[in-house]
Amino acid sequence: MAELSFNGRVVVVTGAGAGLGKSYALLFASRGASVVVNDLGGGRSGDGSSTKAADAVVQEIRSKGGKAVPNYDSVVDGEKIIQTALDNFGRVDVVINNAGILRDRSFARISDNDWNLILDVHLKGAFKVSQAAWPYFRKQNFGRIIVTSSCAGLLGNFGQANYSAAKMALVGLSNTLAIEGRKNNINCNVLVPTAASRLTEDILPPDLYNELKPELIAPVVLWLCHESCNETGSIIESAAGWAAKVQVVRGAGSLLRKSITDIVTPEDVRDKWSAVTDMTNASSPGNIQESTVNLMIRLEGLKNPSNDSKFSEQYSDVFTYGYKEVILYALGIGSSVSINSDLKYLYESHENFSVFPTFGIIPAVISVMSNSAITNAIPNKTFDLSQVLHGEQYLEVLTSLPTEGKLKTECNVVDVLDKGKGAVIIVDADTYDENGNKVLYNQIVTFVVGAGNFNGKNQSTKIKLLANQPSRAPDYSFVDKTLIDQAAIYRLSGDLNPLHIDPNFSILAGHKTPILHGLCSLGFAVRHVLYKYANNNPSLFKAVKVRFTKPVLPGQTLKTDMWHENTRIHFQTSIVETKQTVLTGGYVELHSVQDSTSKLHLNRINADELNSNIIFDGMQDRINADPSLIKKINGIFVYNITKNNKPAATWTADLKTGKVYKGNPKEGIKPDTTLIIEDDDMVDMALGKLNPQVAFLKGKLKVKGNIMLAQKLRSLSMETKL
Ligand SMILES: CCCCCCC[C@@H](O)CC(=O)SCCNC(=O)CCNC(=O)[C@H](O)C(C)(C)COP(=O)(O)OP(=O)(O)OC[C@H]1O[C@@H](n2cnc3c(N)ncnc32)[C@H](O)[C@@H]1OP(=O)(O)O
Repeated sequence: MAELSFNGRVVVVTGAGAGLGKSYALLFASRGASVVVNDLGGGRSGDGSSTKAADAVVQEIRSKGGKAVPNYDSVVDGEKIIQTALDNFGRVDVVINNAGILRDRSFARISDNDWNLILDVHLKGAFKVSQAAWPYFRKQNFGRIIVTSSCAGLLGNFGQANYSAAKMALVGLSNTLAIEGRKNNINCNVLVPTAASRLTEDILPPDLYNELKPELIAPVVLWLCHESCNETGSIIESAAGWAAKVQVVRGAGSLLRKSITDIVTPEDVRDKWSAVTDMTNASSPGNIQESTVNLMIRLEGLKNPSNDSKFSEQYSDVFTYGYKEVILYALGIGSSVSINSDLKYLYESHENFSVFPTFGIIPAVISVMSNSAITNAIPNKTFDLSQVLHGEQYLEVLTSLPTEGKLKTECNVVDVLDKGKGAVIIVDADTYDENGNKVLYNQIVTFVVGAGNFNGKNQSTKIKLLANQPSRAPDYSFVDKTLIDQAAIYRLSGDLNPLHIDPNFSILAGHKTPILHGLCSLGFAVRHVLYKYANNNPSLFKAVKVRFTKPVLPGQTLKTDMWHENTRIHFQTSIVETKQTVLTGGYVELHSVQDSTSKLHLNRINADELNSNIIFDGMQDRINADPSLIKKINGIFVYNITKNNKPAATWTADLKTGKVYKGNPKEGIKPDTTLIIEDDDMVDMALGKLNPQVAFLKGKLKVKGNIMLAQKLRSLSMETKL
């Protein structure tokens, strides 16, 4: 690999007359940088001044053929130091805030002067020099800043209250500069060196002091300042040829009250103290947003005690359900009374009241979310709900579920995969009924964003495989619009993750708006498959597998493409509005296929929708419809089509029977003129691929595509049949 070069770069090193600063200056110069060697030349307490120290270093650099100029200003006059760089070299690329002095006193004896001087040199000095360079960094879209902290700041040290305060303040300064500089390629890091220098010569034991050569730390600084290093906002500790990243960590903590309406008493704090201070699952919030997410998760848990986000105790392995849970779930996945055959999932007194088969995922998910083995599954990493995305799902229904019952689920992490940008956790969940019979098998695959790179394996033999879809065009497609409130309904079935409802939380988790539950989209797709290939009969369902490839937003329209291969129906689902594929590699395994090709269902039509969304243009036969002519008469939609501005025909959709006729109900419907809509054409028209057109075939009125319906399919659910 090429040597790290600083040719053409201009580096300002403060306090470069001796010790670490000198070491940095020499190494930068040896790698081609032009160096401003700043040193006030004072004593280690900040008294006096001299040009000697800086001059000597400049001399040494020049004698080796390097480029350097001295500067003798105090760091609190930062602009003068930067001006020296500009005057001599025309630019500035790197600022190393290294200058420092000591005024060690026990806390009781620190004078105002001791305090101010230390804060001035360390903190204000770093502020002034860095701020003077900042506009140049921004303009050239490059800059590197190092601030120098100390273990005395991170950990405290007797007799150094002023110095410790300044050193820790520098960490805060660096953290924020890293954030503000990010968009201009300005990196800022904290160095925590332990080196032999005049600040440490009488503090460190002699044996150790001799090993702590500044030259062993300077390479760390050079790397952090190189254009190829992306590290920013970090604290790097280095000494004696060793370096490590240091982080501020936070324990998992504990709620101090049970609900949002409770107050917190000192006794509550006392009683929870061991949990508050338990650092077993400590993690480092990467930024203030992550930290806030954690708080919001806690708050969410308080608002609804059944929703403690860290998948807490409130979730349970035992799942008791009745008709309300069954119906709520069906509503959550878009079952509708507008589809006659869906009524059995929605009405507890229906003669065939049934559980929609994918309801069988719910006990497993609730159990998995409560299982700490899963939240602790990734070695040395903890994560929170904002990182968790549902990745894949497999469900096998071994015995159809009754409409009420009590189920017990056992779940196990069977593999954890390292995918670099994320970790994949594979969990098997077996669900048993009250007699101990296994009724469901689920495999839940979770993608944990940002939790990879733990040197784990990349593939698993235990994961249920996705299917390869046939390469031919789909045999059938079903278009279905989700409600804007879809996630709000679905979550009530048990997955109360705020990602799906809370706009602030979703932004913090990296999404512009709340996203739909993967399992909700899965429910939609399985519904589509059952309508077409199982006559909507839940007992024909055996298993489903799918991958969630992209998030879906509530309100988007889903199109499920299906391929029939024996008892396996392959499917893939995309978003009509964006054309993005969201469910891939999917299949539903059926006990047997019942291809239902005899009915036309129109769902969720209403007059307002019809009136507001119809746009006709570019049609072959210049057939136009006037939306204002759409009327609802006796529960039946009637719409007129005009040709060349003259009434051409009246079409009628009877939502009860799902039939569409030519004719006005007032004048009497003529059933012999049934409108026929070809499945494929309908879908194509819904997607805007095909211009609506009317065709008369084989002597009887057969309409290939209906203008109104085609246009409306953008926002309607429908099942089309010959
Ligand atoms: C304990 C909790 C229990 C579970 C409960 C879940 C709680 C719910 O509230 C959460 C939800 O419902 S979230 C909503 C549904 N899910 C989604 O919207 C996720 C959509 N998928 C994505 O965005 C991307 O696939 C994404 C971001 C996941 C990955 O995309 P990329 O980063 O672009 O990854 P890519 O480069 O394509 O692939 C990298 C490697 O990862 C594998 N992979 C990709 N997508 C995966 C997925 N969905 N599931 C599993 N593995 C996946 C790839 O195969 C690849 O691996 P390899 O390099 O070995 O080929």
